[in-house]
Amino acid sequence: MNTPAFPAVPQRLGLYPVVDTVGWIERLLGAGVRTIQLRIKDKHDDDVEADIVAAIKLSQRHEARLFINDYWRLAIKHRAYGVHLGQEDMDVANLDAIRDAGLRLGLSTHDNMEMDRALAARPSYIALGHVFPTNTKQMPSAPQGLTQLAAHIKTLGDYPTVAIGGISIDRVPAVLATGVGSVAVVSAITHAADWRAATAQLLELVGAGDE
Ligand SMILES: Cc1ncc(COP(=O)(O)OP(=O)(O)O)c(N)n1
Ligand SMILES: Cc1nc(C(=O)O)sc1CCOP(=O)(O)O
Ligand SMILES: [Mg+2]
Repeated sequence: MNTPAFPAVPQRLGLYPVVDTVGWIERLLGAGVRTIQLRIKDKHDDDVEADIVAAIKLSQRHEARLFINDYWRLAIKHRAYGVHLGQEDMDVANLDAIRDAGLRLGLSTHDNMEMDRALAARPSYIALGHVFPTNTKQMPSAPQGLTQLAAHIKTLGDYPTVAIGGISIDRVPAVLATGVGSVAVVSAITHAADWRAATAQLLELVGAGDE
């Protein structure tokens, strides 16, 4: 039997900040961000549940698309917009349960093999990383660079795509020129001297995503 597809997301998810606190979620939704991820690493479900509930409530109030990284059971339990998972997570997460609950799914990829594996699961979007060197996360692979990113975007056609990894404001125009539908950033916002100005500039360049 064919694998059923996950629910669709807009083809262009726009600016996509990836943040680790409810405070950042609140600030960025207030600043006009409409696609966002809560990425809290390596905690027990019990220790993150309250934050996940609070983040989901904020996203609903702002009519925003909130993806929960890693904690797929809590995302289902509290009806988040979506879940973001990595390749290793795919081995342990119950993808059928995520799909049956109506949640969208984003999957990380870093090369052709991971892309094929991700596409077989028919996720809502494919994330492609890391485009440039990043200090935010230790990466086992080399950065894929703009040429490889552009080739992947071409292969994926109309599939919703997200670029991530080392994307600073000055690199955004070149990233967008590949045709990618969304730009995910951590440090370009959270380490900016003026996060409001950085977010406004990024929203101007990337947009908040399609409705
Ligand atoms: C939009 C987006 N793309 C990639 C990632 C990385 O996810 P993952 O491979 O699960 O690694 P961790 O973020 O869990 O360290 C992401 N979070 N978001
Ligand atoms: C969380 C994450 N995942 C990546 C991937 O390639 O899968 S790169 C990354 C960190 C992105 O942070 P920054 O915007 O500060 O470089
Ligand atoms: Mg993960």
